[in-house]
Amino acid sequence: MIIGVADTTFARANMGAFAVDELKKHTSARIIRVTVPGVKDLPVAAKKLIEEERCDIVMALGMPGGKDQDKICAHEASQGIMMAQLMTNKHIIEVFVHEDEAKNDAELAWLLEQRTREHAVNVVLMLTRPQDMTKLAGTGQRQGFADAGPARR
Ligand SMILES: Cc1nc2c(=O)[nH]c(=O)nc-2n(C[C@H](O)[C@H](O)[C@H](O)CO)c1C
Repeated sequence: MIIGVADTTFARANMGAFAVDELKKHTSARIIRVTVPGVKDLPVAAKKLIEEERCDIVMALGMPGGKDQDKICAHEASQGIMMAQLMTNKHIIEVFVHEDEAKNDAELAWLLEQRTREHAVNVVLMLTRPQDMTKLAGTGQRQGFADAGPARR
């Protein structure tokens, strides 16, 4: 099994390093990492990891900024990532932390790391223990901030 990790230089924390560190805690799968400038470069980076490096699943890590043009970029990048998934029939787990989700730099740094690490665990479950992922169905999981939990009657 091979896991791809694609991250960006635009992000304000080393998301790729967090992902690789967390993946290694949970799996002995081979990990291939690439870094691109920004989120719009992630779709082809992920597609190349799948098609040229034979990755079974890819984490696409990015941080859209807070400006309007950044949000447009993020939407375009998401569409590209979805297209790459459909073209390759492989999951590309999009891990985006919007800069304006956090109230200050300290919270942003924490969120960039926490969301990346929690999605790395999801990736390992999806790849190696999908039945354990199913056990979490409908439990209101969130990555980074607190889980929402199941809705109550
Ligand atoms: C406006 C803009 N905003 C972001 C962003 O919020 N987050 C990000 O990761 N990258 C951004 N970029 C850069 C593009 O994603 C891309 O790297 C360049 O257009 C080069 O292809 C751009 C150009």
